Amino acid sequence: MGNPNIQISEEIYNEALISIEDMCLIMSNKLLIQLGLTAPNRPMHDAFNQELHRERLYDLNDLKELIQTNLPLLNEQQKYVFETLMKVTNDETGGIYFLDAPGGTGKTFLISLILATIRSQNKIALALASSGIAATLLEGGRTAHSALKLPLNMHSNETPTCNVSKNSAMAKVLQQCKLIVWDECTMAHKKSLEALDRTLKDLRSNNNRFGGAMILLAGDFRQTLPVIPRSTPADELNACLKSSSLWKHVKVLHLSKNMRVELQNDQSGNIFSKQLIDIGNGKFPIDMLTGCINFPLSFCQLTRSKDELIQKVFPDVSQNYRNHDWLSERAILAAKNIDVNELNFKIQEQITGELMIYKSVDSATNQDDVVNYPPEFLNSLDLPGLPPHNLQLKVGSVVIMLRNINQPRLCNGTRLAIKKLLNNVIEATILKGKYKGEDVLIPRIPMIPTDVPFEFKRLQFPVRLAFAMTINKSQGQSLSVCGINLENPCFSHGQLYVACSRVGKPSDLFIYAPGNQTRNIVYHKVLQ
Ligand SMILES: Nc1ncnc2c1ncn2[C@@H]1O[C@H](COP(=O)(O)OP(=O)(O)OP(=O)(O)O)[C@@H](O)[C@H]1O
Repeated sequence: MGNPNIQISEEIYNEALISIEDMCLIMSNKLLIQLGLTAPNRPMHDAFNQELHRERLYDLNDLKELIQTNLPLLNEQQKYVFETLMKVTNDETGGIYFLDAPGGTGKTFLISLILATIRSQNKIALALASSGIAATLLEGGRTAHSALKLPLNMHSNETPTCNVSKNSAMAKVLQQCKLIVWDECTMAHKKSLEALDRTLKDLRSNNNRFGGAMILLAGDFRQTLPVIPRSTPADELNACLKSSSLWKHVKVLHLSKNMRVELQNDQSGNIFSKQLIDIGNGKFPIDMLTGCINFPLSFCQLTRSKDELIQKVFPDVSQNYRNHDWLSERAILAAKNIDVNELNFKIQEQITGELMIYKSVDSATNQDDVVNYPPEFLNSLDLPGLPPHNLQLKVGSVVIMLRNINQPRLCNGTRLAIKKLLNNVIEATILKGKYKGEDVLIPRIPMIPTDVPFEFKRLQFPVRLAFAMTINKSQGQSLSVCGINLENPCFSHGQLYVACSRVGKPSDLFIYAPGNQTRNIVYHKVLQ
């Protein structure tokens, strides 16, 4: 594409259209013709069969090599889980399992091995995850929402189903797959699992649970639960998987040996991982007077101010920001957007270079609403998961993607460093993961938030500054240096545990908490 002398033949033009259409199918399950664009020349059947083809595309030699290397490494617990799950998968009796695995116990390691073993037998194993970041950690992983076409308004729909029609390619995948893995399932709304159950029964013409398919859920209930806008703890508990009528059929398997610590052979890591589990289980001693926990000195490095926190996590940022390895390994977390925005603003200020301002175009989607919600009002809304109306960026700044625009490369949660700020496109370099170092172009896209009582559209680059990010957004990201600003304390189950467990040892964790105290919210009911 970089060659200006290339002769665009009809064949190349058609190939380009096919590539663009393949991307549209991944992003929106729509053909170019359905989007009002020129269609490539290929049989329709061929286009939709990509889904099935994609699930069979794995290189057998790579799979066998992974199995040969990793299978002998399994510890006793991992081996038991592996053998149990492989047996039920091979017996094809179906069932629903939950792999209860705190961070570092080898959940990803084990699931990757299970996926590879099934795929190496030329069978289909579908890898889903509740978040974009978790999806990128599994080979062939994708978000449950996009793969299953789950409805967006899950909480207001009594009996949702997946928008997968019986003759679509995804239906074929769901009919034929031997195993469906759903990672970070604790973040999923119970209704999404119920939707999968209904859809599988229908697609597989089988009235057994999940249409007789084998389902493996994985996650850690100490982490955050599904986010329900303006909710109470009771709403969160009610939305979580454990409240589903399907949960009583779940068989639980455990991993508890922290392999990350085991491999490092570092005593401080060992104590740290025990302290983390205590925070996650709500067992950290609470000060009876304040209802808060105090951080012991052995747990983290406490700072006296927010500026000191910035200084510790991003030392000499005005020089170091050019080093992407340095930048990718650090972030400051906070519970609320207001704290995150302030930190981002302060850190970006320290970077030299011109500030580019991108204003979004906001409009009500329903004609009747246009008079009630003028653009100025829509511009003033700063909603989680939506980029700001007034997006201010500099070259070198860190941003986070807010939408899956090209999975697995560019998904909700991918962190990038800005390379070029042009009027209609942003060029940025991926900071972490398999595609680290790749340059990508980010366009403006229309985004419709789901948690406002009326519908409006914001046309903006789907990014936010991310030197600092919210704790909920950080779930699934691992860091080498992590700061936590607890000026506004955590307000929901699991947030403190998620924030502290981004790193593996106390020397990498910096915390600013007024009075060195904070609230640790744990819903014990969800851990029973
Ligand atoms: N049996 C094993 N032998 C060798 N290395 C292992 C084994 N199990 C896990 N590991 C390694 O331990 C580290 C942690 O494992 P993994 O990332 O799978 O944990 P996890 O439970 O998914 O953690 P998190 O949820 O924090 O990402 C990885 O580097 C992984 O390769």
